[in-house]
Amino acid sequence: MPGKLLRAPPEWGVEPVSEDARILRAIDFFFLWFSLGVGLLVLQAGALMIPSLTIEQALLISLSGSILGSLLLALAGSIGSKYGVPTMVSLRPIFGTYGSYLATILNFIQLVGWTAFELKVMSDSASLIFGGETFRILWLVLFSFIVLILAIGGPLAFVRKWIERFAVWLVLLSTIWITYQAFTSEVRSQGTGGLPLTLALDLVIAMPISWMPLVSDYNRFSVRGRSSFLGTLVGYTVANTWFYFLGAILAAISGQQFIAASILSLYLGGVALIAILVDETDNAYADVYSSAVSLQNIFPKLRQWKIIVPVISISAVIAFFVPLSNYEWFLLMIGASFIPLFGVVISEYFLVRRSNIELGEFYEGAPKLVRRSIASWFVGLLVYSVIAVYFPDLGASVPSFLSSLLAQYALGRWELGLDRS
Ligand SMILES: O=c1cc[nH]c(=O)[nH]1
Repeated sequence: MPGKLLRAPPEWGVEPVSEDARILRAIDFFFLWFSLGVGLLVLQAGALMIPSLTIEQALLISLSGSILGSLLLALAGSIGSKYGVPTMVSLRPIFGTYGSYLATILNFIQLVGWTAFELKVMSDSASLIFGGETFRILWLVLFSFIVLILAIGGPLAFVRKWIERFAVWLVLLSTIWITYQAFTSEVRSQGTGGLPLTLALDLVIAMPISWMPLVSDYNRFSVRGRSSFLGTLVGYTVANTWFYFLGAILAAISGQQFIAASILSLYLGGVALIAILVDETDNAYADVYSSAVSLQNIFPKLRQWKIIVPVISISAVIAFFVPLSNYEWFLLMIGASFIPLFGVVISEYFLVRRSNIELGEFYEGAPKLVRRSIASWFVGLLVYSVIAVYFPDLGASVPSFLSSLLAQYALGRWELGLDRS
């Protein structure tokens, strides 16, 4: 139709991304994952380490948890980059189609949760700057609308037009300003104890792990199989370390629980906070977009906007009613579900199958259900739960990851051995 003003962007669903859309290079992934790694919710998570840890302990944990978690994130993303498939589809050869549906449902729930927390932290922070409690609902509606526009634009426009041209530079400038002030202020908290280092590590690792079920939804647009790995690893490690540590320092100098209030107490803090809020929208975008891509793993014909609109609406309602104090619990639940899941993925893909999967195994050749993978996932879940309940001081992330990885390796080798005999 001539004169059609609004043209819908192309929609990439469950099929492999075509060659002409595989345009993102390592530097694009650096910007993308740096931008997704920064945010108010990351600062807020960093603040949870204070007052229990000292600043030196907070730095050590932020750095080690970020390196470890980002390495797993980049590894998981390299599967999507190689085959051009989104994350939930990348699970089909490993868990079977029905197994991947189970992961999809869990991921969908976490993404509605993330969208709600993102909308909440943005509207609460904005109402601190302008309008107070009475304006909170207006801010909530405005941010929901901005996220809707971004989500309808699709992932390529989002990376190339929104992040690289605009959002990341704003947030970089404001974060340098906040960091300068934080480092030149007096730290009041000296570490009261009460949070074991291993548990703090769980809190840091949970953040990159929470992106693992989304990673290939973006990394499938990679020019080459390997170009996403380095950009993702470096971009996310830098951002996650910086923001967890900065969140801890801000809490230690201000003594405030809500991170936006800490930023506002700094000189020109309001301006810096506005810049961070602009960049925060990209996290909510990613949550909403991936909720649609994930659900298409089960309902491939469902148009993305039909998922995006209800997800934003439901999340906005949750954001209005649910307090931010549920955030720590939410982070630990994500760790419990997805750390063992990706222990299985890494083990099966890199160790058992040695990166050797045919493209058809993601589609018509996919098994229905791979029982050994579900069993290994369950082993890791059990280990996480037992440690979290009975031995919390041990920290559950690393033991849970290793137990599902080893279980999958042992069961996989055993089955391959049986196949050969
Ligand atoms: O918004 C966010 C933040 C961290 N991880 C997510 O998956 N989404």
